[in-house]
Amino acid sequence: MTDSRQSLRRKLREARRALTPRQQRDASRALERLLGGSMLFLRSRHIAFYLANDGEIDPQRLLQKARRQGKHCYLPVVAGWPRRRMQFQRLTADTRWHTNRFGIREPVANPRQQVALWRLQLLLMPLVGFDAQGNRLGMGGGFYDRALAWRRLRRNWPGPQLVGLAHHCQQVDRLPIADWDIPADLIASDRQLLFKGR
Ligand SMILES: Nc1nc2c(c(=O)[nH]1)N(C=O)[C@@H](CNc1ccc(C(=O)N[C@@H](CCC(=O)O)C(=O)O)cc1)CN2
Ligand SMILES: Nc1ncnc2c1ncn2[C@@H]1O[C@H](COP(=O)(O)OP(=O)(O)OP(=O)(O)O)[C@@H](O)[C@H]1O
Repeated sequence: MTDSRQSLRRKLREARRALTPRQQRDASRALERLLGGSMLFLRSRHIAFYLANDGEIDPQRLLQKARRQGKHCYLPVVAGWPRRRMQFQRLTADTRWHTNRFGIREPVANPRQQVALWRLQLLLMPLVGFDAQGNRLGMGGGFYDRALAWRRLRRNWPGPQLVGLAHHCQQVDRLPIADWDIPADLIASDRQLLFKGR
């Protein structure tokens, strides 16, 4: 593993952006089958998603499935203050939308629909890269790491199962790990569900 985090990020982002619309659609369907059919997904009632951007594997079909099943669905909101914080906001019939400073669609912030992270049962996180140990590489903003920082203090925290989503082509042998990194409990790709420590 000689690549630095930055060059690895660039390389893996290029790889996912190079996927064709057809490959993206197939991956999204495979993900829906694999994760959407798992007990973890079926028994979770409060789930945070994301809206795919920059070639990310698209959890839109899972989101629709969850809504049909009457689950409560949430999206990350980075707008507003403090700038490095990320909130999770529930989607409702009257959610209004805007484009955030990273060019990603997100709900207009409404604190009344935002919940503490520990209320979620499943947190789906967009990954730039991952390894078989569950280590994750994100966009580099540290938004998820910061939101999850308190999990490091607690072995048995009451918070959500952390599920990183990525295309199969985003797997690497070993990611360089930083002190603050919070690994995923499970990585779900279009090929497999990879449980940590198995
Ligand atoms: N779909 C999706 N939603 C998400 C994330 C994500 O990774 N994917 N986030 C995960 O954290 C949060 C937003 N964080 C982000 C952090 C950096 C960049 C980014 O594109 N950085 C640019 C340059 C920064 C800029 O434009 O100012 C880059 O690195 O090229 C995007 C999102 C919340 N929502
Ligand atoms: N718990 C934390 N407290 C303060 N800063 C943090 C914390 N976690 C990460 N950071 C900061 O966030 C920045 C980005 O971290 P990193 O490169 O690991 O992002 P990432 O893993 O790609 O992002 P993400 O966690 O959003 O997926 C780092 O510069 C780090 O200093």
